[in-house]
Amino acid sequence: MPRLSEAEIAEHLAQRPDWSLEDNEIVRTFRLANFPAAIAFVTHVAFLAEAAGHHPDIDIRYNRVRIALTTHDAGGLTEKDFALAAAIDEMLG
Ligand SMILES: C[C@H](O)[C@H](O)[C@H]1CNC2=NC(N)=NC(=O)C2=N1
Repeated sequence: MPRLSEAEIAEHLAQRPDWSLEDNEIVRTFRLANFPAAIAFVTHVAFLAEAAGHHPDIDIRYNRVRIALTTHDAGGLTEKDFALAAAIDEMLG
């Protein structure tokens, strides 16, 4: 899976307004109702990730969940990252 060019990253980011670029990652922070809701959300993300064979870095702090996506094997962003970001966004409706 090839790394995306800067232009390709910019195109994808335009489709994913809730995600921001931080170095070689795309990041979104979600605020849930409380800690159990945050854990439930992460469980849903885990199933999406497992289905995709692509796994985010996840940071849970009480009711906030920070999801960071990058493709470690490629050393940067690939289509896989934006596909998983889209799946997470769609899961939320
Ligand atoms: C063998 C296995 O498919 C790879 O190690 C996958 C698993 N999940 C992964 N997830 C992420 N985020 N980056 C990877 O490079 C990656 N590689």
